Amino acid sequence: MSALLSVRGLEKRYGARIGCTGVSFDLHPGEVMGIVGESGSGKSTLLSCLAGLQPADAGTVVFDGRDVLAMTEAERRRLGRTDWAFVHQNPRDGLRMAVSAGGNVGERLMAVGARHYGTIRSAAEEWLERVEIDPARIDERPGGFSGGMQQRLQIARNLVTGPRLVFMDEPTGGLDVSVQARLLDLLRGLVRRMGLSAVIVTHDLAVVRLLADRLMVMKGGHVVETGLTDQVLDDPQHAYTQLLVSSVLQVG
Ligand SMILES: Nc1ncnc2c1ncn2[C@@H]1O[C@H](COP(=O)(O)OP(=O)(O)OP(=O)(O)O)[C@@H](O)[C@H]1O
Repeated sequence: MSALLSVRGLEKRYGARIGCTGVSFDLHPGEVMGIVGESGSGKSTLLSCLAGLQPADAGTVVFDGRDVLAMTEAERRRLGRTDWAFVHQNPRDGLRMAVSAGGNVGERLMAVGARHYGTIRSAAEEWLERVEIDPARIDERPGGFSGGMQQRLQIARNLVTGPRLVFMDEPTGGLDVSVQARLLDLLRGLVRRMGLSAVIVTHDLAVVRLLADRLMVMKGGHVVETGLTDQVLDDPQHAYTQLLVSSVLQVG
């Protein structure tokens, strides 16, 4: 099976400082890749370069045979509205706060060609239910929702079109522990049922344990260890991963 996303020698520098360097991996359809590491290890830099949100300095990112880094801004934006989805840590970065909950979900459907109002509204209702938001609140704006609800709405907005690749940046970050657990459970159900392909950045090993098939451990912008999630977490080879797993390091 050919890779959905193929990354080779990706590098991003901020002046003399390394954001990330020498990152190479293949992501296959239906696979979830977790990226973990302490604060400043380069996780967010890597994710934003992969998703074309900021330009890389070297390397290649190929999605479904297309060179992402060579695309025009318009082509990349189109990809972002259709085949790709991006779940931000802060739901406010991924939602349109002035638009109703139903509008937030429906808008993505319209971007891929849906035109019939009734169909769009019923798809939005169905997705609100799937992410455990009362569909009766479809006409409310997300500003009145709790943090957990906003995050679930952001997930609905991103998944409604059945994207081929989902990027997630700390999807459970910034939420209360009990809310995190529920969201994680919901995400796991969606990932499994939809057979999603995803790249998930997190400092929380519980998130990757539940969601990721494979894991990449980053330190100082470099990938120090990679492998199947259970293998890496149960039998870490690199000293840094051993520290992460034993929770000696405060990650964030
Ligand atoms: N816009 C920027 N300008 C300059 N340096 C940056 C910028 N963004 C990130 N860096 C630097 O690049 C390195 C990697 O940072 P990055 O934010 O990618 O790490 P991270 O693992 O995502 O951390 P966190 O979990 O805190 O978000 C750090 O040394 C950071 O200081």
